[in-house]
Amino acid sequence: MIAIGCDHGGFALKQEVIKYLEEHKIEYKDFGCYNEEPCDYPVFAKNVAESVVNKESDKGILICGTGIGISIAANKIKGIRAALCHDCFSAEATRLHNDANILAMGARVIGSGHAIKIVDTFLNTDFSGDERHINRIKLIED
Ligand SMILES: O=C(CO)[C@H](O)[C@H](O)[C@H](O)COP(=O)(O)O
Repeated sequence: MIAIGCDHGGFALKQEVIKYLEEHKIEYKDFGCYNEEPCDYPVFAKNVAESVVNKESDKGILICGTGIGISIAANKIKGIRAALCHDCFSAEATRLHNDANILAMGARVIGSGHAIKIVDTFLNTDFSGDERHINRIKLIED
């Protein structure tokens, strides 16, 4: 299960990502927002992050204008490792090295074609499981 959320700045891109998830038969839960009326990204970051931490969802995707505010907010929730990625190299690296559990993106920064490739990379890359990375993640948690 993928938890997905956005603010008004990320709404249009969220709909594109949902299209990708549906085409790939990936189960998701849409935490909103549901239109382009101005709203507050921390609300959606919290709801998606809690769904991941509570293990209702395996991973999360958060989108705002830049991806910055929504990733800052998500990373306040213990157990969340939200990674702001605007390229596939980073999306792959953050899964391999950081076992990131939320992907954040900025809809005002990248186009939807590129964003979908980033989502695809993030969802299809497993954590490496290397001891050095496990140790570093534990240090973050501590
Ligand atoms: O948090 C952000 C900036 O880091 C996001 O990009 C928001 O989507 C943005 O701040 C929203 O801005 P707006 O002027 O209220 O549309």
